[in-house]
Amino acid sequence: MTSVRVEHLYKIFGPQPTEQVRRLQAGASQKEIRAAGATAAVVDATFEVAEGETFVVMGLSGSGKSTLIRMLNGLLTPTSGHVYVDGDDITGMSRKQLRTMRQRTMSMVFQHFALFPHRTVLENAGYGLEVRGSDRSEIVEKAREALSMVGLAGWEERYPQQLSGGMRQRVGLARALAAHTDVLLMDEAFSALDPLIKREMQDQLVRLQAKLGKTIIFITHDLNEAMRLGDRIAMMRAGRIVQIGTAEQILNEPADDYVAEFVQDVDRSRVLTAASLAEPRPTVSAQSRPDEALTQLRRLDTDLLLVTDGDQLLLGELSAAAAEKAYRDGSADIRSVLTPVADAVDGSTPMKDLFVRMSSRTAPVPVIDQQRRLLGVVTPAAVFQALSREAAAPTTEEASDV
Ligand SMILES: Nc1ncnc2c1ncn2[C@@H]1O[C@H](COP(=O)(O)OP(=O)(O)OP(=O)(O)O)[C@@H](O)[C@H]1O
Repeated sequence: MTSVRVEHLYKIFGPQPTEQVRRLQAGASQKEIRAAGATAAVVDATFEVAEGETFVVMGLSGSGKSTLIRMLNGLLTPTSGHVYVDGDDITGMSRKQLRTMRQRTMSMVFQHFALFPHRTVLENAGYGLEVRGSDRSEIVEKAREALSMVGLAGWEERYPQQLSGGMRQRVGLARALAAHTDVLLMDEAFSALDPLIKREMQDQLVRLQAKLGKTIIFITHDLNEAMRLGDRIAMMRAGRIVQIGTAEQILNEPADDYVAEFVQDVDRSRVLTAASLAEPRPTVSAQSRPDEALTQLRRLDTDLLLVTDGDQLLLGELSAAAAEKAYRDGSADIRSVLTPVADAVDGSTPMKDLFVRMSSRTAPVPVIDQQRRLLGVVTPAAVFQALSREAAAPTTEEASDV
């Protein structure tokens, strides 16, 4: 798999670009650069995208997102700085090397699909493989496989104009997937779609990504989309990256007023997760003797305790009756009397989904991470409270009326 690293990257359009970089480094403002007739589209961008990560670059129109992504695959040459793909500096590569790198390592999905109208869906999906020189049977096999992954099996012989906008974008995605590159660059890939289809595509991408584990760099100006898709989000403003963080960090600790203003409209219930609502709870160790466990149950005045091993792995639940049985049986520890926890929730579960699960419950639910380590418990009351806080929060328009 492949990671992407960017170091002090600049792109200046207009006269004397290198001189403008030097001036920016010496503290010149965007305004001063503009006065010299140049545009500083990307200014000192530094970040690393890990293998298998979905990294979203987010910013308003003109903030430099497209320029940045085009430097990542060598479609644009940086004025200064470096882009490393899998450790190789692509800024020194020839056009031919860059073309090979794009074909083998990085696929791009565009906003306006970029499909060929006179090619069938299958031929469009196989295009990347065709330019790479793959043989016909491999092209057909991989294109079919990718089309089926995006839900377009059966549409292979149609033409783009016979498809809806959402389906065309699925073909664009299938073309990128068929090329089997480790990195996917997606430039406003879902922005032209209507909201419902856009949501469907986002969900599909999240599902596919869970299976494929690609390194995805996704550009958007839609913060809800950024929050839904990104493991991390880079916020861009006037060419600079002003903050990089998880959705929760961006939301809860905005780096400046610009980010704070941006996030005030976001649908927090999509972003707040079970992990952020988890409250600590006392547990009992699976190695405890039955009498120790009984003492702990009595001390905490409860009939039920969660049981973990030394690494906080959630192993099960222990009831008072089960602890008494283990005590009577003379068991060395409580392991033989544990009952499995059927309904633990994953820490990444968004609050809205949690609300649906919790609405029929009164008891707290354990929250676990991907390794099944216990993060705490979430109570129905905490979910309802968090949701009602959301409902009470004013929208930007309401706030600016006050
Ligand atoms: N080829 C070019 N020549 C001159 N200026 C350019 C060129 N390409 C982009 N720019 C300028 O660079 C800045 C960043 O543009 P860019 O397209 O990267 O922003 P963006 O965030 O992707 O915006 P959008 O979402 O509207 O595409 C803008 O001021 C733009 O006008």
